[in-house]
Amino acid sequence: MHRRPPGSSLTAVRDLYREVARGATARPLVAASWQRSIEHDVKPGRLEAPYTENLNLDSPLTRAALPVLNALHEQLADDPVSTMITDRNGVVLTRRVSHDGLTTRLNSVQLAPGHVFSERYVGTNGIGTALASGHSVTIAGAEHYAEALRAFHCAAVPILHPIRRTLLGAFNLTTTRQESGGMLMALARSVAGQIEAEIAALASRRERALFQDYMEACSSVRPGAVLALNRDVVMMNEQLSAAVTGPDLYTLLDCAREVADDLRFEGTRTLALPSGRVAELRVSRSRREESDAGAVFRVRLAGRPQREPAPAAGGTRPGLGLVGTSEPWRRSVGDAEAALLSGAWLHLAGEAGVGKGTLVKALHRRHAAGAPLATLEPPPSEAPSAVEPWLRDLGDLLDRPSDVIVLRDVHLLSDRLRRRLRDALASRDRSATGQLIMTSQPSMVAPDDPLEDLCDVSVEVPPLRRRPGDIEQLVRFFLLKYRPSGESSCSSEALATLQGCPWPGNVRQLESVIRDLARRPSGRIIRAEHLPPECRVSSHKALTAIEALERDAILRGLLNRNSNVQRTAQDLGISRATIYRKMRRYGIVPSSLA
Ligand SMILES: Nc1ncnc2c1ncn2[C@@H]1O[C@H](COP(=O)(O)OP(=O)(O)OP(=O)(O)O)[C@@H](O)[C@H]1O
Repeated sequence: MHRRPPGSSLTAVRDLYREVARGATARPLVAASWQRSIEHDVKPGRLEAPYTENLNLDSPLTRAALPVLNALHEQLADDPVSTMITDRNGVVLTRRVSHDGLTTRLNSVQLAPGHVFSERYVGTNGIGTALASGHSVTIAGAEHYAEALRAFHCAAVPILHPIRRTLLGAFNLTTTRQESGGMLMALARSVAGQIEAEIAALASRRERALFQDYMEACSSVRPGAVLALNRDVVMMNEQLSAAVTGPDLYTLLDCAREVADDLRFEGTRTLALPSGRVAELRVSRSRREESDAGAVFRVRLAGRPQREPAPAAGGTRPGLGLVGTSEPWRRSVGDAEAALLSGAWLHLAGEAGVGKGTLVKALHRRHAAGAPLATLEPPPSEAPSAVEPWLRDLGDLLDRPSDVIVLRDVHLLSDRLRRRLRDALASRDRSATGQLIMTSQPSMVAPDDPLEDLCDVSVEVPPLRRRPGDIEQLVRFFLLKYRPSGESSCSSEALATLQGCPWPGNVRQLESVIRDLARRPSGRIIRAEHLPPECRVSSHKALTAIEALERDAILRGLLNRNSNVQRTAQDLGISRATIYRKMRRYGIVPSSLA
């Protein structure tokens, strides 16, 4: 983990940390959180919770939580207690408080919707520490890392998906009362439990609705091949499972998932399958009680399977379905392909959104489609209760020699867990073990990383800014994908702007920009002035998701205020010095926005 050299203010914080850690009532969870806050270089004397406007209030978490919060709010009446829901990144999604004094105090410390209260920005606090540790926590008064928060007492409980057990966010109670620690936590746990139960009830209603629509489609007069899915469930009838198998099935499922996620898509999607056949998917949405339960597809197949194309000598093979012909991209595809074919263990490094997952799926489809491909995310926390089952799951997956296992985002594992993993994997008999592919973000894994030695081959997937030559093809590909009628194109000026962008979110970010542009109500040609603010920055620094949100909030603010920095800073509730610092950091030049 990145550590800063000690400075005078840091020394003061360390002293304070020692006090907190050694105090008679100091708790290990709080001490560990202070340690992380120091490592994140959070300044205790300056509270800066970044702000974002784009809150997702239409998620299963918020749909389940809002009625529970509203009912609780009525009961709490004028008590100086505030209730909040955050997403998994610590962004406050919604807050309930009716006590005027408390409202003012919470606003003065930015504990309000849109602000990010992760430990990374704010240091030890109920929300951030619950999310980082995966445990319910109370953070009382001086246990807060930021001085401005030390008048508050918080109890926060992580909220997990009831089936997948992945982290969705947190429920947090904040008060200025001194005495309420145990009671506060009991209440927080009970409310979080109600929210999780409501999420489970919503999921089961959703699954029942999807099943009903699927059965209706299957029992219609001429049913044919039918598929129904949402993020948790896939159902298909016999006609489909007999007619589509192997790579064709994986491609069909990928496309169906994408369509199911695109809530606005209605109608028919035509898809070329790897075998050379064409599938036509007629989509109907499954909706109940105003919410989306998934999608049902009637599938029609046309054409005959063709023979596989012969492998090309070196470089990328045609027919992988990957867009891009630039030299760095082709080299990484070729190297990864050679590694997969030789059965080597592969470390695939690349910034977020460069296409690591897409590349693995394409290669697997082409070369190992008969073998299952399993993907394992890092454990939700490093507590033994999360790590032990995770290691067991990995062991079980590796026990199947014909499988390909993708261990995603190994940079998120602590040094300790990385060493444990290395020891566990190094002792395995490779001939009786599945093929392992690890992915990571390059700047976050040192060359002497313990896991690096385990892999036989290491391939870096280049960031999009290092292959601007691929942008034109990707734009065309995404325009066709999101406007299949093919009536959109990009002016040369807009294309040049896109080619000059830093693309910190890489192909994923380009795809999302083109998707939004393709959905514009009118206009065949995309011109430079149609491009969103994020395409008008010149910094080549890779940003985290939260930083990107912050950057976009600043860009939008500047656009609204005709590039007036002072007024934008006021709108965002940050100082002039802070906005200038952030603009420098994000490469924002206000004159380019005018
Ligand atoms: N060469 C490509 N051709 C077509 N689409 C691509 C290509 N590369 C990436 N994409 C698209 O970009 C998005 C991001 O790609 P992907 O999820 O594979 O990135 P990643 O490197 O695995 O990211 P992360 O590590 O953040 O999960 C996907 O929607 C994918 O479809």
